[in-house]
Amino acid sequence: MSRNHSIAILAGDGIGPEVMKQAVKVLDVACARFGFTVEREHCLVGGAAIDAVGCPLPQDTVQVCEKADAILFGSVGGPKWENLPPDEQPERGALLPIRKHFGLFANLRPGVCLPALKHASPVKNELIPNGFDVLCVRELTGGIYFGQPKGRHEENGDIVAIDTMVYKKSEIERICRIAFTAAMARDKRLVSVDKANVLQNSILWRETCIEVSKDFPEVELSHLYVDNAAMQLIKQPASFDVLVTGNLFGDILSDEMAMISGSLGMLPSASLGEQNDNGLYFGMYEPSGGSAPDIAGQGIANPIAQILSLSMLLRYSLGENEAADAIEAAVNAAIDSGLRTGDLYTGADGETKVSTDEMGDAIVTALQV
Ligand SMILES: NC(=O)C1=CN([C@@H]2O[C@H](COP(=O)(O)OP(=O)(O)OC[C@H]3O[C@@H](n4cnc5c(N)ncnc54)[C@H](O)[C@@H]3O)[C@@H](O)[C@H]2O)C=CC1
Ligand SMILES: CC(C)CC(=O)C(=O)O
Ligand SMILES: [Mg+2]
Repeated sequence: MSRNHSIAILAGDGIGPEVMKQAVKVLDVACARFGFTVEREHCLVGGAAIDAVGCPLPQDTVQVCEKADAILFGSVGGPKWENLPPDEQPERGALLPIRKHFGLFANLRPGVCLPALKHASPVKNELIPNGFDVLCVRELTGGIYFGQPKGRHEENGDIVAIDTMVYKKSEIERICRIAFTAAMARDKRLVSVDKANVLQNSILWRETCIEVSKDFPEVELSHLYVDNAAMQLIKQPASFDVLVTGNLFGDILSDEMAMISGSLGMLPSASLGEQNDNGLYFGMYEPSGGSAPDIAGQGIANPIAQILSLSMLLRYSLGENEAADAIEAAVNAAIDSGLRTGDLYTGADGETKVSTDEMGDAIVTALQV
């Protein structure tokens, strides 16, 4: 298999370019150490693209992504663009269309609280005696974010807003298969999250998940309503192994999982399509959080979610597993040495508060060893 790869880099808005700079430094070192090449093309996306060329997803960007092996994405959006018509905003005009265009239906979000970060987690440490390690498998190209009709209109002097939640059985089945397969490689426990006491979508979701479970008899399947799941994640975080859920619920629960892990700045993600013949995927890799306008431009954002997203890209799209493992080890080493960006810093003994750049440099140094 060729070890000359190519990726599209879409840094986007807010902290996107700041944390992307760190991931690119890490990529340079990974290439040198493990003897492969990654051609990179930087493209406009989101608010940055609106400002430069007037639209959030320029055709040039799509074309570069189509030719690449994978997309490394930062984040898009921010107050500057939130009064544009919804379809022209960075999120609905770029991020969601990229996910749909490339058929990236499987969003993997590994929430892991590293042992050294246990006290940065807002949950009581006795609830995560052996840490927190949960994989959220979120359906990404269906559900209420994409269903039609969508919009607003006037009716009898009032204003009506409509979003439609639609799931086809085939869409539920394929994401459940991904989740069961992931569970087989882990602790073989899967919780499916829905709202089957209210929603037709969720009734179909639950039925389908049970059908798929017949092909994975070793996996212990259970079901939670989403409100209870949000509560149980806080009450007994260590009881979870893999979660599978729809687009909206996965969006919300994965932020909660990130916080249990210590910070939203720790949670990477892979958005994958179908597996190709060589066992790899075309995918887009991005932090689970957004553009964090409240801290953008200050050089204090945590770059780890972006760097771990790069590691997922190397593993799932390029097959560079050794480099992916080494990046994860380098992140752990930087955290073990006590370095903390502001979001993780608690003031405990042995912690040193560092900038985005300093955290990136520490991970680069650990990777060079
Ligand atoms: N994939 C994407 O591009 C996403 C974009 N967004 C967009 O981002 C913008 C801001 O959204 P918010 O709701 O504020 O969510 P957000 O995820 O950007 O920020 C939520 C909180 O987490 C913190 N945070 C996030 N990432 C961090 C990091 N790496 N290091 C340290 N702290 C971090 C932020 O400072 C903020 O306090 C909006 O325009 C939203 O639509 C939101 C989520 C995903
Ligand atoms: C525009 C949103 C759907 C992005 C988001 O919050 C996410 O994917 O987690
Ligand atoms: Mg989200």
